[in-house]
Amino acid sequence: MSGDELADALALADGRDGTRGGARGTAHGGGRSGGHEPSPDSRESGPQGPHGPQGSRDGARHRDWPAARAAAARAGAGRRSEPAAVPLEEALGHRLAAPLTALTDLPAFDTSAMDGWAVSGPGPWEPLDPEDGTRDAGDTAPGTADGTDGTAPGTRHGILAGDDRPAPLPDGRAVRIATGARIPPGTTAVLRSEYGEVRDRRLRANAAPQHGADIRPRGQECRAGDHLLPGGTPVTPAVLGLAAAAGWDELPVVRRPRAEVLVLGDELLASGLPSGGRVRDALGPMVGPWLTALGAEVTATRRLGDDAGALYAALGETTADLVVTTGGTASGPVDHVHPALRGLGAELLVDGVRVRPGHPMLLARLPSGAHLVGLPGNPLAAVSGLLTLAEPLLRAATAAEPSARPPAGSPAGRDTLPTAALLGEVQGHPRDTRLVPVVQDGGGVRPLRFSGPAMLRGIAAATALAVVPPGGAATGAGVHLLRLPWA
Ligand SMILES: Nc1nc2c(c(=O)[nH]1)N[C@H]1C(S)=C(S)[C@@H](COP(=O)(O)OP(=O)(O)OC[C@H]3O[C@@H](n4cnc5c(N)ncnc54)[C@H](O)[C@@H]3O)O[C@H]1N2
Ligand code: MOO
Repeated sequence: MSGDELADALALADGRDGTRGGARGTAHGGGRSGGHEPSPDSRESGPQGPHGPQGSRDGARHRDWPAARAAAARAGAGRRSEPAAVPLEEALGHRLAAPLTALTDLPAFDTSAMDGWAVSGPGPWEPLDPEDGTRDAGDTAPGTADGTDGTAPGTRHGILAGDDRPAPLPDGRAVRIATGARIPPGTTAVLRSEYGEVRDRRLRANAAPQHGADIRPRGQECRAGDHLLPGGTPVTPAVLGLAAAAGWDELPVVRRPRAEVLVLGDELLASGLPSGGRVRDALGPMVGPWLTALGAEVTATRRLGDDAGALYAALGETTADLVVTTGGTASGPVDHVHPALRGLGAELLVDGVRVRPGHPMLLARLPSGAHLVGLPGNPLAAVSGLLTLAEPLLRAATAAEPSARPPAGSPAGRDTLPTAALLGEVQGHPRDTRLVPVVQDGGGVRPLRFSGPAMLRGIAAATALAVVPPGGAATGAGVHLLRLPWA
């Protein structure tokens, strides 16, 4: 037994404890799921599976589901790129390699929250600008903006955002101030322009402002050194804005792995209605965006038909970190994935998984070092492969801290999956894990109809896939959930 196999056996033991406890099914007969009559398709992944209770000829080389996820996580951890500092404008979509700390207090200085007057002490107040109240606040008299007429600097327009170090405000005085401007020392409050009026060289408030009113104190949002976001956070537009406000020019990020999608199958149509025995390609439009949601940078989605040579060439030439194929994983006459991998001398890390749907899924390492996830062609089986193999691989590859890598020889990639109570019984497979589309409903999850391997109708309405252990799960049983990235 190799180190990896031993690790997987340990992970499997953990998975049994973690994913299967208390969820033994009491379902008998009928293949009922969520209280609905099963469709013929859902029986394919029902209690007998397509090969009956004895399992498939491939069963021996197939991995248990937790062990397959652990192997994928290890593969991803091995390809985590070193953190790199990139300019803000290039950081979008990557993950923070370290916690985002504030490089400054925010606000960096006491700031006016409103346009109005900075006032000192109780009113009425005498404006610093002798002409305040004799003209509109926004008036700018040409030639006087710099205060060269003898008025104190900053008094004609008041204090503007961007002005540095305004002079102290003496008790009983007021000065016009703009939103975002620095508060002069001695200020006790900001009086909004609509709350005050200057008459006879006196500023009067129609209601006395409370001490500190409309002043944003320095450090209100954060102090320099505060942790704003944890490492591993995806860099979104809002994160870019926060990072800029907090003083960052470059961000340390773990770059997204580059992924390429190869869609296999001569029967696939890129547009229009199914016709002449051909069907629409449902995976081309789905897999790339799904990988993006899982943290990959998808460089291309290519349809290769059932051309063995084109597949061989594409795998040999790829510059991606991760190649994801769809279809062609089984042993039909035009299922070219295994032969291409053999021909290239690729290493099969996972060759089939004891999971329904999707058991022919596979994970390999190409001679170039790229990983390949082979998704089965049945569309829900492909989703199962995405969440069983691609998700743990990408999560580990984009983890913020190397310490998050599963150490070799340990129960690697052990999941900490959320759990929820099933609001309907789900019949299990005798030996395989089932992944069943469910929708959150109050505190529980309701199994959805149309969950056959060839169907997307259930998953398109789902918020998660429930992990149903071998044997099934009764109503009320707690099951683990694989959340969908957008739910
Ligand atoms: N003798 C056996 N036959 C099959 C087994 C088996 O164990 N023994 N497993 C079945 C299961 S389960 C699955 S899943 C599929 C996996 O097969 P492939 O990965 O080789 O997929 P294909 O044969 O290429 O296609 C299967 C099915 O899916 C449709 N498909 C493929 N790609 C797409 C796409 N992009 N969009 C929409 N539909 C797609 C394809 O037309 C087929 O109907 O093998 C079973 N057979
Ligand atoms: O049932 Mo297959 O497992 O559709 O992948």
